[in-house]
Amino acid sequence: MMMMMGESLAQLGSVIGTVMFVWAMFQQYFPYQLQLKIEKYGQKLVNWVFPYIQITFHEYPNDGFKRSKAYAAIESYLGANSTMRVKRLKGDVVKDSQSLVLSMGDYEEIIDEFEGIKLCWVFSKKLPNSQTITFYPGEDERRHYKLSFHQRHHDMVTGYYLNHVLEEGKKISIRNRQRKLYTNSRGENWHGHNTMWSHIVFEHPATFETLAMEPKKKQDIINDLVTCSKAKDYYAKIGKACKRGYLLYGPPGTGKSTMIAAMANFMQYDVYDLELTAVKNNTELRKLLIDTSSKSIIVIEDIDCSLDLTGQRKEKNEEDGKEKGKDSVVFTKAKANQDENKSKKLDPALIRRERMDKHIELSYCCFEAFKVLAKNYLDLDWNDLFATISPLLEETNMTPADVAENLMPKSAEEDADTCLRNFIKALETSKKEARLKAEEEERLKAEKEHEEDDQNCTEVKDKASASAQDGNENGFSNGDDSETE
Ligand SMILES: Nc1ncnc2c1ncn2[C@@H]1O[C@H](COP(=O)(O)OP(=O)(O)OP(=O)(O)O)[C@@H](O)[C@H]1O
Ligand SMILES: [Mg+2]
Repeated sequence: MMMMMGESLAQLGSVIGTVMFVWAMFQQYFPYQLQLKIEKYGQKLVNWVFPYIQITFHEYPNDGFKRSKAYAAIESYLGANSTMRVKRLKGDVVKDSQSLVLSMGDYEEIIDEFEGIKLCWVFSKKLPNSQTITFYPGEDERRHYKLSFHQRHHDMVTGYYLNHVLEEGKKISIRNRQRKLYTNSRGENWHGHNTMWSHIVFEHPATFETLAMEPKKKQDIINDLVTCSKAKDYYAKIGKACKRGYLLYGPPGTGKSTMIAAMANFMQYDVYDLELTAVKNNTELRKLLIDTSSKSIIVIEDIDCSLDLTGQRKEKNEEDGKEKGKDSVVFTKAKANQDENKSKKLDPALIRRERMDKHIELSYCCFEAFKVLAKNYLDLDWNDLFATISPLLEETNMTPADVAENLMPKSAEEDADTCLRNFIKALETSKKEARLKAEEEERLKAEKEHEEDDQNCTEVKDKASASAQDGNENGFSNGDDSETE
């Protein structure tokens, strides 16, 4: 501020000096140019007295009913940037019922810095003059933000800074918004009409950091999601919705639902749990899909079961023997089926395996996945007992859900070592059970094979004696191979 004042004084001195010089030298010779100069320096003088430009952003511009998007973005931007620098804050919005979102207090001032320049924002409001009741929300309290900046930054502010504020503000609003978990399976609403989607607040704590799976596989998925979100502009240009289809498969308790929640939290998307069995036909499915928000993950759980129930023939096309659990499909902003009304039943084409961009297998807990769970549940990065656990995990089929259950301390007295020792016992028991089961299966198989052999033997004998009898009765020879084969 001192610097600015010094600069301005020097400027004033030079302005006055110049005016006097001009006045003396050119008054008689160039009267017209003189007028121009006076005008120019007059303006300079005014600018020196108040060299600032002000821009006002009203919440309801033009007395309209629609809240200004720019105002909302500025509110989020300043809310996030003001908390460190402003003394009076308002904590009026509750995010996810857990945390407060803070914003600037009334008539509070905040100085923002952008690429070395200082910009001043003031929040203020005007109360209505009369006590009239109005339907317009803007009438209650006319709120606005006023931005002031030095005129020499005019181009920078209008060219870059305001765009920066709007874009950042939008991002912050998305981060702060309450995300929702929608479902179409709740039946009827209180009007007696079929509801489309009903929702609750989505509050799943899962993140990719706490998701236990092979690190490389996990990183692949994160990269794919990032690529998809970055390609947004490209898709907007070609007029298409950017979407991805994932087929998640694996035994129960391996983290399919947890992964969907981690994806939703990572992308800041809403989740739509689509219950296919509650959808009557393609038209209804199309309506449901159109009624989803643009930032959404649509989940179809157990697609194999769903298709069975809607009367479609199940295509069993198991890629490998491991696939036995439920399947889930996730796709962000799915495309509605175009061939509506053609069929009374759902078209499985929408969720065909080949439509999916990625097939992700979630499997039994490997050592890498265990390390994530040990960190989540016991806050351990390493423990000597890990060396015992690693080979045991390879020899057993324990799901991450079971591992998590075993790792969790059962009482306040149990420390990490005790929990790990209990887990080792559980792994050994599981290994023993698996061995006994395998032996039992082997025994049953052998018994069955034995029985079958016995049966075949008896059948051959029966046939042989029968044909011998036939041969005796009909005069055919015993050597007729085709009969006994
Ligand atoms: N990979 C994992 N990472 C972290 N936690 C997991 C993982 N898998 C399972 N869990 C834990 O086990 C619980 C059950 O897992 P989840 O519901 O994600 O399994 P699922 O594969 O969806 O099972 P289902 O096939 O029965 O729907 C979760 O709440 C979580 O605590
Ligand atoms: Mg699940």
